[in-house]
Amino acid sequence: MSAAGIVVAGLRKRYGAVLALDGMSFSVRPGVVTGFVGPNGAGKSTTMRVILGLDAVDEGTALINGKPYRGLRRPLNHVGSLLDAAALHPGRTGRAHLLWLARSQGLAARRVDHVIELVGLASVARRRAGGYSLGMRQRLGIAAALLGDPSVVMLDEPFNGMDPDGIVWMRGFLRSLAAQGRAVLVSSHLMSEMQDTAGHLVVAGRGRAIADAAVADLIAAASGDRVAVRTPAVPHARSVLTYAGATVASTRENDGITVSGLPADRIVTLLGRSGVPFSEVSAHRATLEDAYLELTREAVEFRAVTPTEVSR
Ligand SMILES: Nc1ncnc2c1ncn2[C@@H]1O[C@H](COP(=O)(O)OP(=O)(O)OP(=O)(O)O)[C@@H](O)[C@H]1O
Repeated sequence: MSAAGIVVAGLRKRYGAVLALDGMSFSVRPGVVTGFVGPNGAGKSTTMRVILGLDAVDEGTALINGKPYRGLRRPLNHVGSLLDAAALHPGRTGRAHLLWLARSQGLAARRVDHVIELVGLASVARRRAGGYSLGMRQRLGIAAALLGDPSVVMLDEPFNGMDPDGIVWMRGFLRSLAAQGRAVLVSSHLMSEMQDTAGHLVVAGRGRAIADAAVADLIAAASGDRVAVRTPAVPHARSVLTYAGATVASTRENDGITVSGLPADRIVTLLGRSGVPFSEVSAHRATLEDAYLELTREAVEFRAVTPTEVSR
């Protein structure tokens, strides 16, 4: 396997009584946005801090481009990260903040204006960062992460505080970073953003990766093979489809059935060929949120009791 990107293997970390990481393992490949999701307390931020060498682990390894963070020569040319967008000097302008970072980290100052352009902050770069909105701080944090032109980018909750225009920009921006061949790890609680942005998803739960798969595969698995059919001739449709090997279930509507075992296009062909009228044949498509809720049902640290549980 190629060493490029991030590889974490068997991370274990205990804070007193809390086992924050319990065998966390996954890899983040170049060229793909990998979403890092999971309930509160699942261990996402701890994992990111461990990858950056900010936290020590009890067991396991975290490698960036094949080396632990501390073993990287010029680490900021390998990995750029944004863990906390609030961490900046409020009295400095955005540009001065980046210049200060570049100088103190030994990075080329000529990159500063380039990254300001990249994140769309040119018009406000000479304003004090203390007056920036959270969305602008996120952009400034991402500019800082890109100063060293790293091949690995790691962002904790970058959609936080972004307005709708900012969210659209962020989705495209993350995808473009991956398209340039970078390995991109992005944590988020927003499944709709992950569905549109990430190609791959690592789902954390109770300190380990409980799923590690392509977003398309997770959605396909949660969608099942159910197809909804609406027809005024339910008995006829039922016999045609059952004969072809499908399993047919009734729905609450008189003119509806749910079919499994046959793809939607085959159902359309079979019904058409047999002269069965129908007004709708649609494959059920789950959202990433459906898939996520199913996967994490057992791993949620704090869960509200439902009204039926209260009344018991
Ligand atoms: N410095 C610390 N001291 C004590 N416990 C900690 C510390 N950092 C994290 N933890 C605990 O470790 C567990 C994992 O926390 P972590 O912040 O990594 O989760 P997370 O997945 O990032 O959560 P969130 O989605 O809320 O950001 C939690 O139970 C948390 O309370």
